[in-house]
Amino acid sequence: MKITVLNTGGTFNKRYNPIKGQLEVPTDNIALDKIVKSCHNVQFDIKNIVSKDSLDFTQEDRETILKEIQNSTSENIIIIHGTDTVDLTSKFIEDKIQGKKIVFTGAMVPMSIDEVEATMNFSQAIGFLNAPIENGIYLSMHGVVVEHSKLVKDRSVGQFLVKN
Ligand SMILES: NC(=O)C[C@H](N)C(=O)O
Repeated sequence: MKITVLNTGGTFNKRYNPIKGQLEVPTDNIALDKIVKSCHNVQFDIKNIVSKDSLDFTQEDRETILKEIQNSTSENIIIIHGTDTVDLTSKFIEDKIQGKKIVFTGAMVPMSIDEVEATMNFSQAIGFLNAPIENGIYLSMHGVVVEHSKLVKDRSVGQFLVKN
């Protein structure tokens, strides 16, 4: 199976900068490369298109993501995105894309600090794309992959939960 991965930053990718004394979104794919190295039956095409905390996203950043999806020849796309505004980006592209399976994912804890959550969220997106699912826009977080608008970030528990 072939999967295009569009990396747009967020906590998933963050690393500690000891000089500045803070976590930053790097412009590389080190976090992702670490995960995909252990997936031998999937061919990944990874593109780093935006490197930001999603709270800093502009309309232009969302247009960049949309254009990448529209120009991609791949049917299967995973988008690494910050969790704070993944709902806004998925809603923005929702009516503009057809004929593709797109799974957004991210993490609450950086891969550089604890690999478990980021690896699980990303891996379940791969497993989901490998199943006979319908085209659409989905979100993969915390043990669940569903249609994107059905999974919401509950800030009181620091986790994504399925909407009732
Ligand atoms: N967990 C995260 O990704 C939160 C981060 N502020 C972001 O939206 O990029």
